[in-house]
Amino acid sequence: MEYSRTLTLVALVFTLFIIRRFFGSGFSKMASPQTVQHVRSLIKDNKIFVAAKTYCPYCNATLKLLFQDKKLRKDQVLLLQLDTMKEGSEIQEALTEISGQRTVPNIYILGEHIGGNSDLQALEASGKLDELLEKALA
Ligand SMILES: N[C@@H](CCC(=O)N[C@@H](CS)C(=O)NCC(=O)O)C(=O)O
Repeated sequence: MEYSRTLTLVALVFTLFIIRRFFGSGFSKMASPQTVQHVRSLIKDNKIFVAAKTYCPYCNATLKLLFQDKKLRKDQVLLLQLDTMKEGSEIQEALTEISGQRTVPNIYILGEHIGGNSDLQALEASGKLDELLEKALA
């Protein structure tokens, strides 16, 4: 009797662990259609769009490339620091729905999804970033 009660308890704790491990923080609520539409408009209406988080090293590498190396001005880029915004996580959900990419930075140039920092750096290494930025800022 004692044994089976212990076994039930262990099974319960294990089940809770599995639920938490696989669904706990991974559960993401869908963004509302209005937010998805709003984010689509931001991407369309801004030649360079970057969603980032202030503590993210990949984001900081992207911002360094754009603002320091490429000398873009702040007003030439729509930069959303999602962790400083009340609606930041919903915007991140919307971006995931739109681009299939959950991580930040999430970069668009002229409405085209570039990807994350590694994709932007690869574009720079291939010599194609300057051309794209020139087109965007023309
Ligand atoms: N390979 C990606 C790595 C990006 C990445 O891992 N970003 C982290 C933050 S530093 C992230 O988005 N984590 C999930 C989250 O913050 O929701 C890139 O080059 O952009």
